[in-house]
Amino acid sequence: MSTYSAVMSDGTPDPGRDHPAPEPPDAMEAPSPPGGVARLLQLFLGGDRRIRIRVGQWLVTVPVYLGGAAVLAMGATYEAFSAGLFGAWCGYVAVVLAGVYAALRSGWSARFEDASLTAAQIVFGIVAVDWAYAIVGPARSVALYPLLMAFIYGAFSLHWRTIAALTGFALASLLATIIGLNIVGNGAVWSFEDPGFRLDLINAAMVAILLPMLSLGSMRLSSLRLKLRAERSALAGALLEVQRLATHDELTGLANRRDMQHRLDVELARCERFGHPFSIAVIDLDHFKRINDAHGHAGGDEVLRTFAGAASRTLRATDVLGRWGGEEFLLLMPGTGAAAARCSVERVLSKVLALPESEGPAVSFSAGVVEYRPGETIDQVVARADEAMYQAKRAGRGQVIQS
Ligand SMILES: Nc1nc2c(ncn2[C@@H]2O[C@H](COP(=O)(O)OP(=O)(O)OP(=O)(O)O)[C@@H](O)[C@H]2O)c(=O)[nH]1
Repeated sequence: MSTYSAVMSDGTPDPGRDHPAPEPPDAMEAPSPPGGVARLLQLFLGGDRRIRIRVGQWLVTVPVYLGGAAVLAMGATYEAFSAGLFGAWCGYVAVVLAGVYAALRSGWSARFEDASLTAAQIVFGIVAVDWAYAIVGPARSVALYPLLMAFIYGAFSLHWRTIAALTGFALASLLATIIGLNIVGNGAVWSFEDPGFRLDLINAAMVAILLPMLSLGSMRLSSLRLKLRAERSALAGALLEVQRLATHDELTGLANRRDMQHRLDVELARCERFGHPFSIAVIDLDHFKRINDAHGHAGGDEVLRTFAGAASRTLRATDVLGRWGGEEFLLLMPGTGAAAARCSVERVLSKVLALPESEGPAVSFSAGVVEYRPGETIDQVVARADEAMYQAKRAGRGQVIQS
């Protein structure tokens, strides 16, 4: 009887997750070579963590089948039914156990959403229960116990719809078994006087009441689990969004002032530690007020976005352009001396000046470029770049001044 199924960490695909969580370090994959028993265990369970979990869950069903076999063996010993029937049941269970093990251990089951084959194992288990019920004779009530266990464990991994379908299958197949049993084994007496028929009726009634109740509990647990998963995924998404908002400028998508401050601090520390040069540029769009006045605030916003896109495409991947405020931008150029930095900014200026009319209103900028001098604070470097940018404005705008 299949009584154990996947829990949330069973390695089945998690629809709530965009990216699978990193797998924890694995004791079985530790570098030290495993001993004899450990090697056998590894051979049996597999090296892959997910496969090991699935095979481990399958393993829990084995004692339940063995227990069922023991009860049936007792019945066969006391000749309640033939050894042939018992042998056939054992053969079915052996084939099911071996087949499921092979499917899990080989990784073949991973192609299914229910990679632990939980639902399939429960169906096989229901068939085993019905079969045992049909052959075990007067003690047949005992055969029904594992049925309840299957549905408890199913709750940990199955969708409530699957649990509902399995409940329907379990009830229908038990009813069919009881009807068949009374036709074949009892000559279709259908009399309350008959103790066998009474027992079947009681069993059918008990299962018909208990199983749906139990399944309702399982379904509730399952829907709670799905809700929890959806909430966890929404929370992770919200966290990502908060992180993005905290470091990015909404309008242009560039790094925001806070993120630029942080990057400047990091670059300064790196420069002091390794002695790499770095330069910055303060870039201010020219006569931006006029653009706003002529094209409206939305038109001005579009110009800011166009500038950000054109500049980002022109710069090196290691350069970081951020929005410093309003129509002012700050460019961080790690590992770049003043002369090369100035060339980069002039390249951006040429690109911006050459933007086609279709990209929006024409725009230029004035920029001040400086290289970090050891011992300076970030505020001091930015102030020097600011001063150079104002020089460029005073000199007629649309130019880059290196200081
Ligand atoms: N559309 C839009 N305009 C902005 C934004 N932030 C600041 N501005 C405008 O940018 C303009 C900046 O004007 P000023 O500081 O006078 O500078 P300017 O017109 O660019 O002139 P110079 O810098 O001297 O060349 C102001 O009109 C601001 O309202 C924004 O996010 N969107």
